[in-house]
Amino acid sequence: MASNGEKQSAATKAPPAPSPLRTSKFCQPNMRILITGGAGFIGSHLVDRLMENEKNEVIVVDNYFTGSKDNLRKWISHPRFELIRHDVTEPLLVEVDQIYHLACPASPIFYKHNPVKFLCIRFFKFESGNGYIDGQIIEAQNALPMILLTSTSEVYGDPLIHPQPETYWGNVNPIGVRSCYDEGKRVAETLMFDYHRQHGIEIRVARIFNTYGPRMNIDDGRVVSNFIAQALRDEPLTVQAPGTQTRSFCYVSDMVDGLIRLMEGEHTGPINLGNPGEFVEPSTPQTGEFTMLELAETVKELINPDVKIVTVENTPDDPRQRKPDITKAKELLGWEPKIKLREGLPLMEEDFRLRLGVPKK
Ligand SMILES: NC(=O)c1ccc[n+]([C@@H]2O[C@H](COP(=O)([O-])OP(=O)(O)OC[C@H]3O[C@@H](n4cnc5c(N)ncnc54)[C@H](O)[C@@H]3O)[C@@H](O)[C@H]2O)c1
Ligand SMILES: O=C(O)[C@H]1O[C@H](OP(=O)(O)OP(=O)(O)OC[C@H]2O[C@@H](n3ccc(=O)[nH]c3=O)[C@H](O)[C@@H]2O)[C@H](O)[C@@H](O)[C@@H]1O
Repeated sequence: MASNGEKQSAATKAPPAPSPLRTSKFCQPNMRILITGGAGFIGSHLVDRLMENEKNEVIVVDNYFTGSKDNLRKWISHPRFELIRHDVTEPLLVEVDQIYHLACPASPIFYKHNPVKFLCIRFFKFESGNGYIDGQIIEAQNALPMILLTSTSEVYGDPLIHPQPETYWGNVNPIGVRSCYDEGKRVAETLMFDYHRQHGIEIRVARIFNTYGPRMNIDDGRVVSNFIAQALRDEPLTVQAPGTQTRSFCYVSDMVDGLIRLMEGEHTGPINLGNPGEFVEPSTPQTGEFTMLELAETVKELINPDVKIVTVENTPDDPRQRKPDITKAKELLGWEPKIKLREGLPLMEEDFRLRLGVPKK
């Protein structure tokens, strides 16, 4: 086991020097992209999209706490792809051009499991990254990697402004059971902007609103995966009380498109990425913001009309309403989601049926 001294020196050691071939006259260097948490739900879809570009080399770092190698099966042993089992709370020296930082347990049932460690993941990662982007390495390298943080709509807490624009500072309980997630991401945002101001690091901050799609963990605990798995297993859909709380759901391919546009664009953010449903014609009753009861009814109608809906106890500090204001993403990134909930749910159903071994009747 490495001693504290060894860990310290690993954290402050320079990453390997770039190969001289990268700057040679005849070499067209690839973009080398690191994705932390790339074996997870959003991360693995991001890998798929980035690997489509033959100029990209993708490195994934993941400790498989909630992610799985299975999500990256098709890329293992591809010459432009590398997978490293590693916990991001420990230092890692790599030479890359861009970092998408997704590593972090995202579902409440997982982050409430070990809140102290998980609070640390969200901000100590930057401290361990300190040796990587600070001090002599700034001197040593011309181009520092650009870092994109996947923050969250949870920074708005239980919002008192609706829908939520990026200018809203939020309403977060600092000592509650969700605080390790909400406050951790808020501190992570603070550190990103302090690194930017103090060290000139190029940063991007995405505030992601509830995203769903294939490859979510079947027993993830989040609402869309819970309802689809329950509907397929003929188990009652568990609506947590009161059921009138709202969320806006974004399909994962739209989210990945937004993340890449943010990274490639010129704006640090924070920028909301989510699906307020504004593309829906005014005559359609669907708005893009759903109560959990409405979501349960939609899943029941589309997947299993015989399934029961039950109300169960909720956990403290559950936000009562949430819907993104995406004016900034539209104007600055030319981004808006395309997939409606009723189109996305069947795509996720198909994936869950395959994984649960429940064929369509
Ligand atoms: N899905 C959403 O609705 C949503 C909303 C807002 C923000 N986000 C953020 O997006 C990111 C990805 O979320 P997701 O839904 O894909 O979750 P996920 O749980 O599927 O993915 C997280 C990945 O990070 C890995 N990981 C966790 N701790 C790690 C550690 N210490 N070292 C290395 N790897 C570690 C996990 O194994 C997993 O592969 C997270 O940062 C999450 O907070 C997600
Ligand atoms: O989008 C976000 O910013 C955040 O969204 C989620 O947090 P949350 O909105 O609480 O997501 P869920 O756990 O899916 O819960 C959504 C709603 O569904 C309800 N729910 C959940 C599970 C369930 O079985 N039934 C049910 O009614 C919850 O009470 C809550 O009101 C994710 O857990 C975070 O990773 C993410 O950062």
